[in-house]
Amino acid sequence: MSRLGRHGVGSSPACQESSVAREASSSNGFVKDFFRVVNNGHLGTSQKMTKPADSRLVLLGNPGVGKSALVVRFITKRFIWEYDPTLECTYRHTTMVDDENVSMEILDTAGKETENTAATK
Ligand SMILES: Nc1nc2c(ncn2[C@@H]2O[C@H](COP(=O)(O)OP(=O)(O)OP(=O)(O)O)[C@@H](O)[C@H]2O)c(=O)[nH]1
Repeated sequence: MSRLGRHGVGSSPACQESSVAREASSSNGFVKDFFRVVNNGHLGTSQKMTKPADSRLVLLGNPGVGKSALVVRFITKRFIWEYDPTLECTYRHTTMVDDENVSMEILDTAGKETENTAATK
């Protein structure tokens, strides 16, 4: 399977690699692959120049409950069948709400991290 075809997404929505994910991405091919997929190979500094998002959403939950599948489905209208644990990924997306363009930033957190944090409380 080609790298860009991993989730059947060829272009748009922007996905920005978070600093945590950037540090971790060398050990997680999925994160790297997904950034390439959603940025259509144009991961770069231009992402840093975009204005702040109107809304910020954070997905929290145990590992494997479907956080990534939900956000990818929302953004791309496609469903991810395979399971590859997420480290952390920030997606940028713009959609129409009441005839207005609304930009959002969606942080898909690592389920393992949530589980570990909850376990220490
Ligand atoms: N049948 C079914 N499978 C789902 C659904 N949502 C997600 N899955 C599957 O469950 C698995 C885990 O989904 P992910 O979205 O990667 O889960 P996650 O919560 O992001 O997991 P972490 O990255 O470990 O935090 C994948 O194989 C998905 O295809 C659903 O609504 N129905």
